Amino acid sequence: NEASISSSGEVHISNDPIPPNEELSIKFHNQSPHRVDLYWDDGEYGHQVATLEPGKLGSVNSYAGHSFFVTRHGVKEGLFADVDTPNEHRLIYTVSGKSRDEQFIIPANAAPSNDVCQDRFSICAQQAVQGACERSPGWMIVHCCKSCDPYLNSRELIDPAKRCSVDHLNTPPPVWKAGDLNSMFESWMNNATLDQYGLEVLSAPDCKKYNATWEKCTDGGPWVVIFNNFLNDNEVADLIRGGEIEGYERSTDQGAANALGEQEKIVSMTRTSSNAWCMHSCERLGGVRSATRKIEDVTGIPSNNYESFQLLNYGPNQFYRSHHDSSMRDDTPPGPRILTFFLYLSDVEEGGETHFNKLGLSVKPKKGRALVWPSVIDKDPTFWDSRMYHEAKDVIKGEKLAANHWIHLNDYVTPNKWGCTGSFS
Ligand SMILES: O=C(O)CCC(=O)C(=O)O
Ligand SMILES: [Fe+2]
Repeated sequence: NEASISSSGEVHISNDPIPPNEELSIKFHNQSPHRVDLYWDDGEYGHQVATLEPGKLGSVNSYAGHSFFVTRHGVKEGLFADVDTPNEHRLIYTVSGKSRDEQFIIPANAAPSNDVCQDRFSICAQQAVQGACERSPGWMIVHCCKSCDPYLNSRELIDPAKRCSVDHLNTPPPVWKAGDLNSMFESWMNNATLDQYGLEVLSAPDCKKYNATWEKCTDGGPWVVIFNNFLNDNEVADLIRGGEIEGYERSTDQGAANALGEQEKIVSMTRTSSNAWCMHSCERLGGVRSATRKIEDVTGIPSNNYESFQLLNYGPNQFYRSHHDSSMRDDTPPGPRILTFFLYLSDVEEGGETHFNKLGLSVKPKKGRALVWPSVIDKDPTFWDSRMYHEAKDVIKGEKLAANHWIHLNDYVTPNKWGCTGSFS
């Protein structure tokens, strides 16, 4: 029932029922210690509608009969009430439609379940029946553990220590051993088939021997080479189109991992560009496939060791501050990124150079040009080359479009499929 106060000060109680199609403003009070994401349950994977800080009140517009669920912020781990008692239940809120100011409480004891093997979404059971557990085991084990258990033993494999073990993944040996990095670059030097790509050495361990064109090249330096005409117009166009199909989003960094091996995405302050990951329909574009095949031919490293193309878009004043593409040591199943194949998909009127901070070397964007450098050292390809810090200078005028193909020491595709790379996109 609705109460209203008229201008004369009388209180009227209305018995009119609320029409079922009336939009209602529903309040959620987050009394839990967690930062939570609020999802409208659309019967599939849910739509995130709000993020609520601990202690805060938020409101969403909704309709009678609609349901909502809450998860820990950034990961889709559902929250439950009374997790230490047998009464534990998933927090699901259904709009009653009986009041115009319905308020729901996310209680102080809301927490992820002690049993990590849960179905997070309404659609899990149906997806499992349709074969999704076998097709995308990593994602499904973590998000639809209950429904996948009969197919995949997901209750056990949800533990990343089991799911991501060497025994379970059973991937081929590393592509490089000591000395192979140098051998690859050296083999490029007298390979006539690479002439068509306009190979130019900027920095190398022996500047004279390899005709390095960078005037500050110093002997003993790392390899940095460019292929001035690596991509043709069709490959450039398909990579750009692929990025548009996937949709560019503001770049994020990866945060800490939870017990299931999921990492939260955090909006990056050191990287203001947008990016898109080339998956599914993007990966099927002819020009995208031929770009990958070219890189396989040139490097001799199979595309199973590559991350998906990451497409980059920088507008005026956007940048990516100094960073390394690898870490000092990387014990994850794919191993470190050993090589970056960086592709420029546009010219830039002013700014946007890739600058190697420690070397003092800048490379100008040019449509179709590839810039290639290793992130590890020749004598131990599991260890980073600390000289390879680099940044993307601010774009001053124009737009910069580019793409990364990061190449790992080990198979990347298999661990990624099993949810062993921190990414569950
Ligand atoms: O945009 C550039 O020039 C470099 C980008 C980069 O280093 C990266 O995406 O890791
Ligand atoms: Fe980088």
